[in-house]
Amino acid sequence: MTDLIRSWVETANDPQSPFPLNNLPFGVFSTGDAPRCAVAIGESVLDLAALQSAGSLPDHGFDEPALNTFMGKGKQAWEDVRRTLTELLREGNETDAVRAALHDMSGVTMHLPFTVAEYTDFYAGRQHAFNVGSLFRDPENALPPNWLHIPIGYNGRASTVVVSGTDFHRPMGQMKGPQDEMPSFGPCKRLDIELEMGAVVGMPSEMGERISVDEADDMIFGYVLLNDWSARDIQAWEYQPLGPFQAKAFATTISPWVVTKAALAPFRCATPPREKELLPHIRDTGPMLYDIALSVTMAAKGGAPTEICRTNYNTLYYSAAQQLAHHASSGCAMRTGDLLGSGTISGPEKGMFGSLLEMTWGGKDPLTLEGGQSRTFIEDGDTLALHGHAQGDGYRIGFGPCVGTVLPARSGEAGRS
Ligand SMILES: O=C(O)/C=C/C(=O)CC(=O)CC(=O)O
Ligand SMILES: [Ca+2]
Ligand SMILES: [Mg+2]
Repeated sequence: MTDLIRSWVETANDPQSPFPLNNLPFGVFSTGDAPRCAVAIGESVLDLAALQSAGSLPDHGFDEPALNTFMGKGKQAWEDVRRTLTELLREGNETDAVRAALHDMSGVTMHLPFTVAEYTDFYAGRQHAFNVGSLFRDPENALPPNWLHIPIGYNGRASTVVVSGTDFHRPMGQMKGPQDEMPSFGPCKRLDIELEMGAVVGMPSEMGERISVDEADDMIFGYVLLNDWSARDIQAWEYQPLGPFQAKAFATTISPWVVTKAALAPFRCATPPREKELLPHIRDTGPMLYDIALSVTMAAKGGAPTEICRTNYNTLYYSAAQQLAHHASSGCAMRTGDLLGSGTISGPEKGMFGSLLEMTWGGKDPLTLEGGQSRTFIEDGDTLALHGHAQGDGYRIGFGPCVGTVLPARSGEAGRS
């Protein structure tokens, strides 16, 4: 395990800081002016557009309002920039020019860090797949027969991926309960979260080109926290036979900082033993999951947050590299800025489940929040937050917040005016 790399930015040396020099996650920020690229360091953001125009960094489009140009440059460019920034910020190397490019994090606005090309959501949590199969279908055959052979996924919507802190209205939709004669259209009543990690594709692949698991791993630029907000009543009615559609198309929240694969390298770990041997195109070639502690908090309007889940990214059955290799296996082109949701990360025990559907077992077993309010699903005004970090020896690699507050449904007549 590597040690803390000390920085002249003092707040980066605090063992509790999510953003020590070992991390250097990339994001997009503004201070009332044009959004541009940055890295987080301690309690500051470092303006990479300023360093680029001063000639301290090559032109990788850091003056643009998205990381896509830099992400598309590939592994060598990512490594070179990381090495340069590490030296510029290392203890003893302070300069006026770099100090002038620092902004206090509390005073900046964070934006979506990259333009999301396409969004695919997988289903790699064995316990989640088992739980949802039990609740939605048949407890006797909860795990679908294909599940141990391929990373199952569906194509989601890039258009409604938002950065942490973006509030949204409760979705409207069509639903039909088992006792109802006819479906009805109205505000979702079973609004839920899904605790996931998102893998961000940096290097693209061509249509018709197949990629190995190792090549797929090299294409991944980094990881974010991801909340795949889900409308369970809409989902239960619409999802067969083609999968989730409107139930997951209204909002997907990601954390503002993309944590690079390089920062996470000391925390790599293996997928669990294979229950069925995988076919060669997605077979494991090395440790490609990560030991990342994850938790979820829920707060009623004006109330204190209550921790409702604690789990780890290392409980997944498939890595993002396996999912990406599988995604391209038919000849599907992958693009810079593609976002791959891991699937809901539910650990093997209660208290480790990554959705309210599972925590409350279909709404039968309510949770009690700080202050005494009880919840099955999300109510208007509730704030849900995902948290994640990898714990090193005397430092941690954090992701920043992944938060959203649910506003009341816009339940009037449809129409733009
Ligand atoms: O089993 C189902 O019918 C659906 C489960 C999900 O909610 C799909 C999903 O978003 C995948 C995941 O996050 O693991
Ligand atoms: Ca999901
Ligand atoms: Mg340019």
